[in-house]
Amino acid sequence: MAKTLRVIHLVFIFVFALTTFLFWQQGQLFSHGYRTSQLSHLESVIARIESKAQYKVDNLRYLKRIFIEAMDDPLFPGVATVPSEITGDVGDSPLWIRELPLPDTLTEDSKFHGANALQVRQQLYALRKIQGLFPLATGANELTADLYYISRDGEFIVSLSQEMNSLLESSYNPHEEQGSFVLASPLLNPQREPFWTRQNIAKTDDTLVNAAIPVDFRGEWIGLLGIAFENDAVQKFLAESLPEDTQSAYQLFDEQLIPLTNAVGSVNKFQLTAQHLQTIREMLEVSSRGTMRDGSVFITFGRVVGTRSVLISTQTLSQGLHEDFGRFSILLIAMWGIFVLFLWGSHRVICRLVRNMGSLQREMQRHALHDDLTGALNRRGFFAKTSQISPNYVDYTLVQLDLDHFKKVNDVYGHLVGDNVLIHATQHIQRAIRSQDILGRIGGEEFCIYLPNSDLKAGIMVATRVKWELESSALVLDDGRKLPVTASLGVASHSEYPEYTLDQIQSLADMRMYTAKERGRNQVCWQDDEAIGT
Ligand SMILES: Nc1nc2c(ncn2[C@@H]2O[C@H](COP(=O)(O)OP(=O)(O)OP(=O)(O)O)[C@@H](O)[C@H]2O)c(=O)[nH]1
Repeated sequence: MAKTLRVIHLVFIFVFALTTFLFWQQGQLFSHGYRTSQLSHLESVIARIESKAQYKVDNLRYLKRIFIEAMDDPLFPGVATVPSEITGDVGDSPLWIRELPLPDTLTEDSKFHGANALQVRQQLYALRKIQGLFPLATGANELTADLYYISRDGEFIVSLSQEMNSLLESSYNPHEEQGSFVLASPLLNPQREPFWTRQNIAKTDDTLVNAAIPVDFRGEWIGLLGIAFENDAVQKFLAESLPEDTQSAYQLFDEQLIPLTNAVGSVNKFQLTAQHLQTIREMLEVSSRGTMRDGSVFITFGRVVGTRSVLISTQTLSQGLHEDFGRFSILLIAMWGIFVLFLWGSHRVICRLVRNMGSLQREMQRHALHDDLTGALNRRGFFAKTSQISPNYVDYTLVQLDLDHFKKVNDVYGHLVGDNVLIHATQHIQRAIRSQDILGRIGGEEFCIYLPNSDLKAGIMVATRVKWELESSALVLDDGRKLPVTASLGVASHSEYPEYTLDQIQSLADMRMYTAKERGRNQVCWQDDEAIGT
């Protein structure tokens, strides 16, 4: 049965392993699909940001061209006018001009006087001419921005809003390493291409995200045309760029992974740590897109090319479960769970059935080979056992034993006492023989003892010990009376007649047992013509 159970265990383990592998494989496909879908969501948002950003940059290029053409205008009066006169309202869109803190190289005197003054006025004149186009860039579209112009020497700044002027002035630093001025220099920007920067606004945590293009006039770098996006505007635009039913939180960072916006979309409680950002930074060095997982939170990230920023989305498990892949995964796990439960249940039922069958079989076997009353082997059990331990039936001795006057016990004390005498006798015979000897109740009150590897002499010793054991331990009845139990024993050995079969040896022992009866009972007989009582 142990073997059957082992086979059943193995079959179930195999089925469990196989199905778990299949479910796992399906899960891997889902996981891959989920990863791809997260990346494609992120990419669609990135594409939207990039297209808007590109549109703004194209506007910048266009304005730069118009501005240079305006600078070239032959109608430029070339007359020095006081800057304050220009600051007055022009049509519906006043141009706000603000003086910037001068770079070290520029003196107050040179600003609006001397050789420099003419060019300053020329720039201001050209700006006034093209100011009607400024709203083109500030744009009444999703990505609100402010167009500005800063003269190269840092004399003035021009934009359509006083607030923007203040912000730009606060973030203006001609020496900042990643600042607009350094990045616009012909040395660092020989192609004179638009570029993106992020400038800190003094005394605040805010930054200005800038797209700027250097302006060269007649081979000389004269200024910087730029569009500035306030954090709020970028954040609003990011929020509007997300799919309507997004289940992820999105946040825009600069190249150093410093946040440009707060998280928008389906905001969750998960916080990106310095460790996460470091890992993302390393992964971005290898690829422009990527995914990673922290426990049950899935993180997707990608570079927003052109704006020098990085978009990161995070999705918690509970958010993921609201998406198709999450629902499928739950279904898959639930199916696997149900299957495992079913498998476990059927394994238990089958094992229990097999065990029950085994114990039933053992019970039946026990019944078939044992005597119910005394628990000793019955005739069939006795011969089965003897043939099992001595298949060739050599070197053995048999003791045939019959209780004395047993009929009288039944008649006088009743069958119940008679049964008790049988049980009592069995226990005492068992006590007197060796563990390798086999006892069988082969008839009503008749027993046979098989002594393997024993000659006649050993048989006589065992039989005598049995006789003594019985006669020295009477059965105590319920009323306290003692009922003596004795037996007559006949001993026959294979060593006497090696050519005899077991049946023949048993008949011989039986005959000697009857001889013992005839000679007065309660004695052992091992010879055919005489008995020796001990
Ligand atoms: N109580 C009880 N009696 C049994 C059982 N099996 C056989 N007997 C009785 O045992 C008795 C055997 O009697 P006999 O064969 O005449 O032998 P005896 O009375 O022991 O006489 P001797 O063998 O000559 O000493 C019969 O009366 C059977 O009914 C049993 O399982 N329980």
